[in-house]
Amino acid sequence: MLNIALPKGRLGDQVYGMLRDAGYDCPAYEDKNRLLVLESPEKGVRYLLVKPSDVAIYVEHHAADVGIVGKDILLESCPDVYELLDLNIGKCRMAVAAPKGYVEDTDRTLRIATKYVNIAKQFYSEKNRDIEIIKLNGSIELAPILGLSDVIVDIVETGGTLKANNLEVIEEFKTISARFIANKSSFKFQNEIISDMMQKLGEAVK
Ligand SMILES: Nc1ncnc2c1ncn2[C@@H]1O[C@H](COP(=O)(O)OP(=O)(O)OP(=O)(O)O)[C@@H](O)[C@H]1O
Ligand SMILES: O=P(O)(O)OC[C@H]1O[C@H](OP(=O)(O)OP(=O)(O)O)[C@H](O)[C@@H]1O
Repeated sequence: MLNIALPKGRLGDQVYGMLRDAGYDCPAYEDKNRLLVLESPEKGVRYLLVKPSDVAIYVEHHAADVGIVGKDILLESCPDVYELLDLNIGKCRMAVAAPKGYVEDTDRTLRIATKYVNIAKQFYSEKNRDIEIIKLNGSIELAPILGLSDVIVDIVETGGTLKANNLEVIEEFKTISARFIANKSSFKFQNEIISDMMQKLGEAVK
Protein backbone atom coordinates (compact mmCIF):
# COMPACT_ATOMS: atom_id res chain seq x y z
CA MET A 1 0.00 0.00 0.00
CA LEU A 2 1.17 3.53 -0.75
CA ASN A 3 1.39 5.71 2.37
CA ILE A 4 0.16 9.24 1.76
CA ALA A 5 0.82 12.04 4.27
CA LEU A 6 -2.24 14.27 4.15
CA PRO A 7 -2.29 17.67 5.89
CA LYS A 8 -5.02 18.08 8.48
CA GLY A 9 -7.09 21.26 8.38
CA ARG A 10 -7.98 23.70 5.64
CA LEU A 11 -5.70 22.18 3.01
CA GLY A 12 -6.54 18.56 3.84
CA ASP A 13 -10.14 18.57 2.73
CA GLN A 14 -9.26 20.19 -0.61
CA VAL A 15 -6.40 17.76 -1.14
CA TYR A 16 -8.55 14.76 -0.26
CA GLY A 17 -11.16 16.03 -2.74
CA MET A 18 -8.52 15.99 -5.48
CA LEU A 19 -7.30 12.52 -4.53
CA ARG A 20 -10.88 11.22 -4.42
CA ASP A 21 -11.55 12.68 -7.87
CA ALA A 22 -8.32 11.11 -9.08
CA GLY A 23 -9.63 7.68 -8.00
CA TYR A 24 -8.05 7.30 -4.54
CA ASP A 25 -11.17 7.64 -2.43
CA CYS A 26 -11.22 6.43 1.15
CA PRO A 27 -14.67 6.11 2.77
CA ALA A 28 -13.06 6.23 6.25
CA TYR A 29 -11.86 9.81 5.54
CA GLU A 30 -15.42 10.93 5.04
CA ASP A 31 -16.47 9.42 8.42
CA LYS A 32 -14.69 12.31 10.18
CA ASN A 33 -13.59 10.39 13.25
CA ARG A 34 -10.33 10.88 15.19
CA LEU A 35 -8.43 8.11 13.43
CA LEU A 36 -5.06 9.23 12.06
CA VAL A 37 -4.44 6.23 9.81
CA LEU A 38 -7.14 5.59 7.23
CA GLU A 39 -6.91 2.72 4.79
CA SER A 40 -8.50 2.13 1.44
CA PRO A 41 -7.15 -1.35 0.57
CA GLU A 42 -9.05 -1.68 -2.69
CA LYS A 43 -7.43 1.58 -3.90
CA GLY A 44 -4.02 0.58 -2.56
CA VAL A 45 -3.59 3.65 -0.37
CA ARG A 46 -3.22 4.44 3.32
CA TYR A 47 -3.77 8.06 4.42
CA LEU A 48 -1.78 9.42 7.35
CA LEU A 49 -3.31 12.59 8.79
CA VAL A 50 -0.53 14.88 9.97
CA LYS A 51 -0.02 18.54 10.85
CA PRO A 52 0.56 20.51 7.63
CA SER A 53 4.02 21.57 8.72
CA ASP A 54 4.98 17.93 9.42
CA VAL A 55 4.05 16.42 6.04
CA ALA A 56 7.52 16.85 4.53
CA ILE A 57 9.15 15.37 7.65
CA TYR A 58 7.13 12.14 7.28
CA VAL A 59 7.97 11.96 3.59
CA GLU A 60 11.67 12.78 3.96
CA HIS A 61 12.09 10.14 6.68
CA HIS A 62 10.16 7.56 4.67
CA ALA A 63 7.31 7.24 7.17
CA ALA A 64 5.18 8.19 4.14
CA ASP A 65 5.89 7.55 0.45
CA VAL A 66 4.21 10.69 -0.83
CA GLY A 67 2.50 13.73 0.61
CA ILE A 68 0.90 17.06 -0.11
CA VAL A 69 2.43 20.16 1.42
CA GLY A 70 2.40 23.94 0.97
CA LYS A 71 5.33 25.44 -0.92
CA ASP A 72 5.83 27.70 2.13
CA ILE A 73 6.86 24.67 4.17
CA LEU A 74 9.20 23.43 1.41
CA LEU A 75 10.87 26.85 1.16
CA GLU A 76 11.22 27.07 4.92
CA SER A 77 12.63 23.62 5.65
CA CYS A 78 14.14 22.50 2.30
CA PRO A 79 13.46 18.78 2.87
CA ASP A 80 15.31 16.22 0.78
CA VAL A 81 12.27 15.04 -1.24
CA TYR A 82 11.12 15.20 -4.84
CA GLU A 83 8.61 17.94 -5.62
CA LEU A 84 6.54 16.36 -8.38
CA LEU A 85 3.50 18.49 -9.07
CA ASP A 86 1.92 21.87 -8.35
CA LEU A 87 -1.70 21.16 -7.37
CA ASN A 88 -2.79 24.78 -7.83
CA ILE A 89 -4.75 24.80 -4.55
CA GLY A 90 -3.93 26.41 -1.20
CA LYS A 91 -2.88 29.45 -3.18
CA CYS A 92 -1.54 32.44 -1.28
CA ARG A 93 1.45 34.81 -1.25
CA MET A 94 4.36 35.25 1.15
CA ALA A 95 4.50 38.88 2.18
CA VAL A 96 5.95 41.48 4.51
CA ALA A 97 3.20 43.44 6.26
CA ALA A 98 3.07 46.20 8.84
CA PRO A 99 0.59 48.50 10.58
CA LYS A 100 -1.02 50.93 8.12
CA GLY A 101 1.17 54.00 7.61
CA TYR A 102 4.29 52.28 9.00
CA VAL A 103 7.53 54.01 7.98
CA GLU A 104 10.70 51.99 8.36
CA ASP A 105 13.63 53.45 10.33
CA THR A 106 16.54 52.06 8.34
CA ASP A 107 19.07 53.00 11.05
CA ARG A 108 17.53 50.51 13.48
CA THR A 109 17.48 46.71 13.53
CA LEU A 110 14.21 45.61 11.95
CA ARG A 111 12.16 43.35 14.25
CA ILE A 112 10.24 40.70 12.33
CA ALA A 113 7.64 38.32 13.74
CA THR A 114 7.10 35.18 11.71
CA LYS A 115 6.58 31.41 11.58
CA TYR A 116 8.93 31.40 8.58
CA VAL A 117 12.32 32.14 10.12
CA ASN A 118 14.46 30.88 7.22
CA ILE A 119 12.33 32.49 4.52
CA ALA A 120 12.48 35.84 6.36
CA LYS A 121 16.26 35.57 6.91
CA GLN A 122 16.84 34.78 3.25
CA PHE A 123 14.60 37.61 2.08
CA TYR A 124 16.35 40.23 4.23
CA SER A 125 19.86 38.91 3.63
CA GLU A 126 19.31 39.69 -0.04
CA LYS A 127 18.49 43.26 1.04
CA ASN A 128 21.51 43.36 3.37
CA ARG A 129 19.23 44.46 6.21
CA ASP A 130 20.05 44.06 9.90
CA ILE A 131 17.18 42.09 11.47
CA GLU A 132 15.96 40.40 14.61
CA ILE A 133 13.54 37.51 14.18
CA ILE A 134 10.82 36.76 16.70
CA LYS A 135 9.56 33.24 16.01
CA LEU A 136 5.84 32.77 16.61
CA ASN A 137 3.58 29.82 15.84
CA GLY A 138 0.34 31.57 14.90
CA SER A 139 -1.71 34.80 15.16
CA ILE A 140 1.34 36.53 13.71
CA GLU A 141 -0.66 39.70 13.00
CA LEU A 142 -0.83 40.39 16.73
CA ALA A 143 2.90 41.07 17.03
CA PRO A 144 3.14 44.53 15.43
CA ILE A 145 -0.14 45.58 17.03
CA LEU A 146 1.39 44.97 20.45
CA GLY A 147 4.80 46.40 19.55
CA LEU A 148 6.45 42.98 19.72
CA SER A 149 7.74 43.49 16.17
CA ASP A 150 7.91 46.20 13.49
CA VAL A 151 6.71 43.99 10.65
CA ILE A 152 5.59 40.43 9.99
CA VAL A 153 6.48 37.92 7.30
CA ASP A 154 3.47 35.70 6.70
CA ILE A 155 1.15 34.31 4.10
CA VAL A 156 -1.69 36.37 2.72
CA GLU A 157 -4.64 34.94 0.84
CA THR A 158 -7.66 37.24 0.83
CA GLY A 159 -5.95 39.94 2.89
CA GLY A 160 -8.88 39.74 5.32
CA THR A 161 -6.78 39.07 8.42
CA LEU A 162 -4.46 41.99 7.67
CA LYS A 163 -7.37 44.32 7.00
CA ALA A 164 -9.26 43.31 10.13
CA ASN A 165 -6.17 44.08 12.20
CA ASN A 166 -5.33 47.37 10.50
CA LEU A 167 -2.22 46.07 8.77
CA GLU A 168 -1.20 46.27 5.12
CA VAL A 169 1.11 44.50 2.73
CA ILE A 170 4.46 46.21 2.19
CA GLU A 171 5.86 43.70 -0.27
CA GLU A 172 4.79 40.34 -1.67
CA PHE A 173 7.73 38.20 -2.69
CA LYS A 174 6.70 34.55 -3.30
CA THR A 175 3.65 32.78 -4.60
CA ILE A 176 2.64 29.68 -2.67
CA SER A 177 0.52 26.65 -3.54
CA ALA A 178 0.24 23.00 -2.51
CA ARG A 179 2.76 20.53 -3.96
CA PHE A 180 2.71 16.76 -4.41
CA ILE A 181 6.00 15.42 -3.02
CA ALA A 182 7.61 11.98 -2.86
CA ASN A 183 10.25 10.23 -0.82
CA LYS A 184 13.30 9.69 -3.05
CA SER A 185 13.62 5.99 -2.41
CA SER A 186 9.85 5.40 -2.79
CA PHE A 187 9.98 7.26 -6.08
CA LYS A 188 12.66 4.88 -7.28
CA PHE A 189 11.20 1.61 -6.02
CA GLN A 190 7.47 2.37 -6.39
CA ASN A 191 7.88 4.48 -9.46
CA GLU A 192 4.99 3.04 -11.43
CA ILE A 193 2.42 3.57 -8.65
CA ILE A 194 3.65 7.08 -7.81
CA SER A 195 3.91 8.14 -11.45
CA ASP A 196 0.40 6.86 -12.03
CA MET A 197 -0.87 8.88 -9.06
CA MET A 198 1.02 11.95 -10.29
CA GLN A 199 -0.56 11.64 -13.71
CA LYS A 200 -4.09 11.20 -12.33
CA LEU A 201 -3.62 14.12 -9.94
CA GLY A 202 -2.26 16.18 -12.82
CA GLU A 203 -5.48 15.52 -14.71
CA ALA A 204 -7.48 16.69 -11.66
CA VAL A 205 -5.55 19.99 -11.40
CA LYS A 206 -7.74 22.94 -12.34
N1 LIG B 1 -5.01 31.71 4.39
C1 LIG B 1 -4.54 30.78 3.61
N2 LIG B 1 -4.97 30.67 2.36
C2 LIG B 1 -4.50 29.71 1.54
N3 LIG B 1 -3.59 28.79 1.89
C3 LIG B 1 -3.16 28.87 3.12
C4 LIG B 1 -3.60 29.84 4.03
N4 LIG B 1 -3.00 29.63 5.19
C5 LIG B 1 -2.21 28.57 4.98
N5 LIG B 1 -2.30 28.12 3.74
C6 LIG B 1 -1.59 26.97 3.12
O1 LIG B 1 -2.11 25.81 3.74
C7 LIG B 1 -1.08 25.16 4.50
C8 LIG B 1 -1.69 24.68 5.78
O2 LIG B 1 -2.11 25.80 6.53
P1 LIG B 1 -2.94 25.64 7.86
O3 LIG B 1 -3.26 27.03 8.32
O4 LIG B 1 -4.02 24.65 7.72
O5 LIG B 1 -1.91 24.98 8.82
P2 LIG B 1 -1.00 25.65 9.88
O6 LIG B 1 -1.87 26.09 11.01
O7 LIG B 1 -0.14 26.66 9.20
O8 LIG B 1 -0.10 24.42 10.26
P3 LIG B 1 0.45 24.02 11.63
O9 LIG B 1 -0.76 23.66 12.44
O10 LIG B 1 1.31 22.86 11.32
O11 LIG B 1 1.18 25.25 12.11
C9 LIG B 1 0.02 26.19 4.66
O12 LIG B 1 1.29 25.55 4.77
C10 LIG B 1 -0.10 27.01 3.39
O13 LIG B 1 0.59 26.39 2.32
O1 LIG C 1 -5.26 36.68 3.89
P1 LIG C 1 -6.16 35.79 4.67
O2 LIG C 1 -7.20 35.14 3.82
O3 LIG C 1 -6.76 36.48 5.86
O4 LIG C 1 -5.28 34.57 5.21
C1 LIG C 1 -4.08 34.79 5.87
C2 LIG C 1 -4.10 34.23 7.25
O5 LIG C 1 -4.18 32.79 7.16
C3 LIG C 1 -3.12 32.22 7.91
O6 LIG C 1 -3.45 32.12 9.25
P2 LIG C 1 -4.19 30.88 9.89
O7 LIG C 1 -5.65 30.95 9.61
O8 LIG C 1 -3.49 29.60 9.49
O9 LIG C 1 -3.99 31.16 11.43
P3 LIG C 1 -2.70 31.04 12.34
O10 LIG C 1 -1.49 31.46 11.52
O11 LIG C 1 -2.99 32.00 13.43
O12 LIG C 1 -2.63 29.62 12.78
C4 LIG C 1 -2.02 33.28 7.81
O13 LIG C 1 -1.05 33.09 8.84
C5 LIG C 1 -2.78 34.56 7.93
O14 LIG C 1 -3.01 34.92 9.26
